[in-house]
Amino acid sequence: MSSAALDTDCMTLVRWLLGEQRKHPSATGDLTQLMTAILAAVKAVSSAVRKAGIAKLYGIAGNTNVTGDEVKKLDVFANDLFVNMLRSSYTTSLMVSEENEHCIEVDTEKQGKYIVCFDPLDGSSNIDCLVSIGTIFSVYRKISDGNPTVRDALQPGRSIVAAGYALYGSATMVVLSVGNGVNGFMLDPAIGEFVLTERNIRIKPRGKTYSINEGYAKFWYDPVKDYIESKKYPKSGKPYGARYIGSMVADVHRTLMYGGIFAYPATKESPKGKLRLLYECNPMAYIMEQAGGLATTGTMPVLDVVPEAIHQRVPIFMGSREDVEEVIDFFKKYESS
Ligand SMILES: O=P(O)(O)OC[C@H]1O[C@](O)(COP(=O)(O)O)[C@@H](O)[C@@H]1O
Ligand SMILES: [Mg+2]
Ligand SMILES: [Mg+2]
Ligand SMILES: [Mg+2]
Repeated sequence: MSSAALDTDCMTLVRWLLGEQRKHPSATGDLTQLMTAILAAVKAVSSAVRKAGIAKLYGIAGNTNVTGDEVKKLDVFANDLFVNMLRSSYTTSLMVSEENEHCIEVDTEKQGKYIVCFDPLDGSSNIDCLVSIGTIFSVYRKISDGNPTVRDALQPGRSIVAAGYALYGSATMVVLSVGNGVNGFMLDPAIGEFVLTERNIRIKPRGKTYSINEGYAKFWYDPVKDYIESKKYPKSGKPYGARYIGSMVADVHRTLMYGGIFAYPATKESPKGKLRLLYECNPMAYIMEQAGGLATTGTMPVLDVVPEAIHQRVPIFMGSREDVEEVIDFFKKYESS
């Protein structure tokens, strides 16, 4: 190997965050500290996913969570990691996790100024067949005085301070935004560091792919039915291709990198959709908007939804700006007819 292949000045995620911190003279470094905790958990999950010994983490834990999902062993492992790392980071007061029915309050002496919402392991149904899975997180500022309350967790996505996801795919990558664009950091397993590889990610204004669970077409409402029909049988030009992995992180990451649209709509069976606002839709919508794309419920931007419950679900359509605008037009057409 030539020495030119070895970067002696690589931009690690923590180095990058320290640079961002410097741009805000009043910054305390707490966000960098919080991210360090998240990255430790991501590395541990990534290692568990890659290890042959993962067999021990295959299968179900034996219970269902508050939104009715069958909990897998890896869900529990990842959740414990994120809760423990954040709890001991001295940066967080309150956490919301898919796997915990109620908000998790950090012991008073360890509390910090942030609130973190997360889906510790996304794509649970794909664990045992080795298809890509992920982690999703968002960070808010605590808004109440004194002890944190659920009100701190029920902030709209517009108030997000930082959000991102980890994708445990053919490689492990963290995609992150702290409010000024989106960057991607690949885990270099040789040095155990996340290295900046995708600088200032921008989504194409229009794509050629739609991503939706078409098995539920029978239960779709008319705007969704008509929109997908228009992609499959366009009046002019080529039909869109279809891609659906069934792990939100993987489907959204592909949409971000290649363009197009990802959707989990409301259906007659699940009138609010499936994906959960606080720890699935909002962080992903934030990343999409920061990359120049859009995320809508069909009738309003996802980030403007005011949450009423921590495990609330919302319908979501996200991706390339022009593709999402088209969906919004289909909804408007039905609204006015
Ligand atoms: O099987 P469906 O109904 O298409 O649902 C797929 C969706 O469910 C999820 O797996 C739910 O996430 P969890 O695995 O975190 O519960 C998403 O990742 C994915 O987009
Ligand atoms: Mg689940
Ligand atoms: Mg999920
Ligand atoms: Mg999950």
